[in-house]
Amino acid sequence: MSSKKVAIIGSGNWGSAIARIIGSTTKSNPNIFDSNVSMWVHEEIIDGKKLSEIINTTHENVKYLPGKKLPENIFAVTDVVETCKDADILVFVIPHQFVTRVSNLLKGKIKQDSIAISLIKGLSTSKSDGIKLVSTEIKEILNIDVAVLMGANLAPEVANDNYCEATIGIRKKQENGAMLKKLFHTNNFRINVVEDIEATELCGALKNIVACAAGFSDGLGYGDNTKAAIIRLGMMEIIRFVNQYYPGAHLSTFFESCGLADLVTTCYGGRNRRVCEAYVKFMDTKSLAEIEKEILKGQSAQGPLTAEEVVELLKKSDSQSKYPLFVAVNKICKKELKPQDLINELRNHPEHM
Ligand SMILES: NC(=O)C1=CN([C@@H]2O[C@H](COP(=O)(O)OP(=O)(O)OC[C@H]3O[C@@H](n4cnc5c(N)ncnc54)[C@H](O)[C@@H]3O)[C@@H](O)[C@H]2O)C=CC1
Ligand SMILES: O=C(CO)COP(=O)(O)O
Repeated sequence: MSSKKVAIIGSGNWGSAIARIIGSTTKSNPNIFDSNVSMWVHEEIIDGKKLSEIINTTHENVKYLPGKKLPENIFAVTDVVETCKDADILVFVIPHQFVTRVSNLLKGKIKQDSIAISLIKGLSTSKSDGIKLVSTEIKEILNIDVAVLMGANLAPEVANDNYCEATIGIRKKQENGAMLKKLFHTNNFRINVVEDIEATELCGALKNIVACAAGFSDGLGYGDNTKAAIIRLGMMEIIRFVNQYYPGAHLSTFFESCGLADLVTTCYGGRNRRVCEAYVKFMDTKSLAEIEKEILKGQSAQGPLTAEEVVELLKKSDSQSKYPLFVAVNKICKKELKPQDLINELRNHPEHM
């Protein structure tokens, strides 16, 4: 059997950190993987030079993961079809707002028996089809099997090789679970595979909304008890959402790295938290988008957009009252509610009734 070729679609903060892992695992498993890995770079010019060329010569993504070397078997490619055309495993790791466009570029241009794994935390939304899981969107456009990888994985810490865990959600473990585990599992990046794809993915998507609430709370100086309450209520809304829209999830999935662990790490160390903390302080003079641009310098905070998408879905089934935290985050991001009113919205939470 020939070794599997891997393509990484994305080269942002997480894309670059995961490329360090994939570069290493493909090299150390030559019987399973081809060690030449292409990585799609959305081209941009940095100090007069093409980012793709900088990556291929210095082996560093100077914009999105500065100071960390990428393995030399990772090759930056600027054409997404070229990146993926021979690949057996497609690793999707782009901000969720680009997934539909990029998947459509690949339609009919990839190997028919390839598989994908999505590391994207967010939901897919289109005017015609409404809101979907990102994995469903990729599957429907490309007609291939899609697994997900989610977890408590702040990219800079993963790039430092600090010990952490992640969860692979897959339809049936026996299909590609072992191979996908081999692609990501290292001494310091420990993978657990669960047959609960929707809950795994939704934990990753929805925790970004909760992190925004944690950021508002931090910006207001409310301290750790309040943040713990936000984390708990957020967790309960995540579980409620999964049970309402994708019934059949295993309760244990919420205690995997993709669940409680990711919620904790994002509410303390994530970009959504940081952007929303700053928003409380500067919202009178700057928009959320301006603050995101200033703080993240081209990286993306997915929570505000995900809150908007989720609330659209809640409205369709008249379910807003069951999700006060998700709804309040959306309203605060749209300046329909003051951050100071967040706690008022949580005081009569269904969890307290
Ligand atoms: N950064 C982190 O710590 C983690 C991020 N994630 C998730 O991984 C996904 C990707 O995040 P990051 O790699 O951190 O990206 P990022 O937040 O660093 O975003 C920048 C990336 O978006 C690309 N981009 C900008 N405009 C684009 C366009 N028009 N079309 C396509 N791409 C464009 C940029 O080239 C760059 O690669 C997100 O869903 C995020 O939630 C998951 C775990 C950890
Ligand atoms: O998903 C993440 C950590 O697991 C990263 O969260 P942020 O996008 O808020 O930084």
